[in-house]
Amino acid sequence: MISAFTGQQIRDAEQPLLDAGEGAVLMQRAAYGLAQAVIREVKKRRRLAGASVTVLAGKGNNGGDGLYAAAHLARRGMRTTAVLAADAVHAEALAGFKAAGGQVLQLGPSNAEELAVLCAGEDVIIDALLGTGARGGLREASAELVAALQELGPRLVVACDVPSGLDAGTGEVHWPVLEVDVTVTFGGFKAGLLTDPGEGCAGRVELVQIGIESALHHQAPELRRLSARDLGALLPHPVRRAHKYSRGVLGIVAGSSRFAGAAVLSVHAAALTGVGMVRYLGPESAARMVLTRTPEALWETQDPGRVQAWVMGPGVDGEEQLHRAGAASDGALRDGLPVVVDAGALSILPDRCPPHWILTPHAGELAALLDSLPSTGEVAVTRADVESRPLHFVRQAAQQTGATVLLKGATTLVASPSGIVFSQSEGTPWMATAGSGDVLAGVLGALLAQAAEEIADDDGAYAALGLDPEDRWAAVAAAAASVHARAGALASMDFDGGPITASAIAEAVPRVIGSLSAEYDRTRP
Ligand SMILES: NC(=O)C1=CN([C@@H]2O[C@H](COP(=O)(O)OP(=O)(O)OC[C@H]3O[C@@H](n4cnc5c(N)ncnc54)[C@H](O)[C@@H]3O)[C@@H](O)[C@H]2O)[C@@H](O)CC1
Ligand SMILES: Nc1ncnc2c1ncn2[C@@H]1O[C@H](COP(=O)(O)OP(=O)(O)O)[C@@H](O)[C@H]1O
Ligand SMILES: [K+]
Repeated sequence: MISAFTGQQIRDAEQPLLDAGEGAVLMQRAAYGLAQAVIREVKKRRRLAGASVTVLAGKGNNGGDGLYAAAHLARRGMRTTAVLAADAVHAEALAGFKAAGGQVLQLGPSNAEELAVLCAGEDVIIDALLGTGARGGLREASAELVAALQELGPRLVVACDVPSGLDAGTGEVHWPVLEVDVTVTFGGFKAGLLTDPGEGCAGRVELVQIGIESALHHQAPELRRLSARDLGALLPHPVRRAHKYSRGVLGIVAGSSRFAGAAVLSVHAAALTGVGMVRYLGPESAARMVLTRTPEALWETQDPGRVQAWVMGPGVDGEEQLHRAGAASDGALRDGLPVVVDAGALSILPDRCPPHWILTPHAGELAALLDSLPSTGEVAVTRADVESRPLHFVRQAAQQTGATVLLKGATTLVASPSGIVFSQSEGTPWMATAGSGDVLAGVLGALLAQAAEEIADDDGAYAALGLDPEDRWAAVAAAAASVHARAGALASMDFDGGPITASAIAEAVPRVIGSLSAEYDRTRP
């Protein structure tokens, strides 16, 4: 599992080493790691000797890292320039940079545009304006320079620790921000690099160890991300004595005469995620289509038999289906069953949900949900609010509803009511297509129906993540988001990175589960 931290947590972990006079050593390690990453990137594109690099250096230690890194690059034969964004920058680092033969330019009130043009012609830019010590975004000439440079389109940008203007703890972004190709981050992942909008500016993130990692183990991560290995351990491993009832039965209330496709997609996706059986509840017109695509499913016209989990909401519209969802929801509350509440069913939540209920809104639905809660306050939350502060709002929704909340997006966040948050981002923008969310609901429902025993097992794979039982539901939801995203990426790769349908995402799910499990079995000690 990848753990990510706030800027303050990273600084707290650094503090004992700074107190012991090790600050310069930490900075040298960071700078060396940054320089190595720049060298790797440049070499992918051209010969290193003679390539040009400009470091944009701010007044703090982030600028210091950038200047020391540029000094390394000068010694490797690159043509190096530093644009100083403050009158006083890190003095030793600047001296080191000059001694290595670097050229220095001063950013002032009147030369931002001119310097932007110069930077745009460089082979690589290092963004070392602001790091974890930033308060707010770039100001004045620095903001002007970055806005102009972004407009011109630099060839290659590498961020030092974080893209400047990004809040390291929350991922909230103060524009302008230079969109970077690679972020080289030090000591530990910053939470702001694993949640949008920050993740969308950060490019590929590389972690450089600087010697504070053991101190970080004592901190509770701000964000967690499941790795392929974690998924391999968490995903169901059917045993020889399994039968269809022991493998998990999932009830699905989805679709309507108007939105029958949502039922087809969620049922089919659930079946492809390896659940023992799917019981479908909905109108005959939708049921016919469901059974045509997935003859394995059962259409329940009366009270359904026992299930281990429910999905309710995809494509649900109108009195009749809302009534079925309401009845299923009452039964699930009574029996303590896990439930995926999606789309149409988000409007019929009980006053307080348990953590094993997983709400799956996109940003617009989350804004509407928060507005419907009595405790949210006077000012309406909009979709744009959620998009600019997803981490804040997903946590708020989980706390206020009591449910686990999965907020869909390019990066999907899952918050447990306790405050623990997972972030997964393995998909492709081609997944922003109608029906993609219905597939996710089916995948998640199927994993919930299969995970019940494993979640309760204190020696099981979920407990091994170090999570309290109430937070393990968030891990199942994160696993589902990751499987869904990986399936989308894999389906797109089948077409050389081309477009995909929601159906294609579902069809790729068995291959994702198969390869994750096989890789896990192959490398297990
Ligand atoms: N603490 C350490 O020993 C280490 C720190 N490291 C680097 O140091 C960085 C943190 O350094 P700092 O704490 O100096 O912080 P920054 O380098 O982020 O800079 C903060 C400085 O800029 C000013 N400032 C804050 N917000 C501003 C804004 N919006 N516009 C203009 N100026 C602003 C502050 O007054 C402060 O002087 C990390 O991101 C990392 O790159 C690494 O070298 C590893 C070791
Ligand atoms: N830009 C993107 N990159 C990757 N995945 C995305 C992107 N946009 C949306 N997704 C994913 O696609 C799915 C869309 O779900 P949703 O908005 O409910 O669509 P629908 O209601 O049409 O099914 C979610 O799982 C979401 O995480
Ligand atoms: K930076």
